[in-house]
Amino acid sequence: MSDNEIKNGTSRNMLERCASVNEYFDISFKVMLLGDSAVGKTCVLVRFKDGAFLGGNFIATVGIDFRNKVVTVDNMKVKLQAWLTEIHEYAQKDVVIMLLGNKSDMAAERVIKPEEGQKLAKEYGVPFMETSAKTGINVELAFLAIARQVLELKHRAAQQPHEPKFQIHDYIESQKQKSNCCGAFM
Ligand SMILES: Nc1nc2c(ncn2[C@@H]2O[C@H](COP(=O)(O)OP(=O)(O)OP(=O)(O)O)[C@@H](O)[C@H]2O)c(=O)[nH]1
Repeated sequence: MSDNEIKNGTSRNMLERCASVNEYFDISFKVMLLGDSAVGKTCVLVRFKDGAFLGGNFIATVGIDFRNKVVTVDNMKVKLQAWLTEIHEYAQKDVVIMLLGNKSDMAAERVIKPEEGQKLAKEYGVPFMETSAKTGINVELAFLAIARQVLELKHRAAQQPHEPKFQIHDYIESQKQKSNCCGAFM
């Protein structure tokens, strides 16, 4: 790319879109993982980004951490910037919230039944999913469902009234893999 092209606003924008993750994206959103210490937020993030499990000694996150990943939703490249934070804030109306019960692989140590997770999620009117950073079950799906729902909110204003709306609950139910356990909410 020439200097002239770099000075051009569009090209600079393009450079910014490619620089941080070495992959082009059309739109970018922030995803925040909130939950008690040691529920597995870091591991879910690493599983989503790198497809690996961080086993071994637990080291609590100090401050904040984030990872970027570009996913494809309906031919759109969506950059998800997933933030891990201990700051609990009241979400605005246009924020998509999902309840995850992590460590679903730990069947023997289960303390919370799936129905209890569902009930809590229903109380808050949010979707619920059991995940495992260890096995990877439902981790990618959780982030994809969030990306789809955020895109839906963004496009809703432009939608025709007769156009079917994306239903995050139906999407999750049709895609999710069942597991037998969970012990930690985020
Ligand atoms: N079996 C199992 N262990 C997990 C899973 N996810 C995380 N762990 C373990 O749980 C411990 C805590 O995981 P972290 O991801 O560091 O927890 P965190 O929520 O980020 O903790 P803070 O940094 O204190 O907020 C680590 O020892 C992980 O290896 C999981 O899905 N299954």
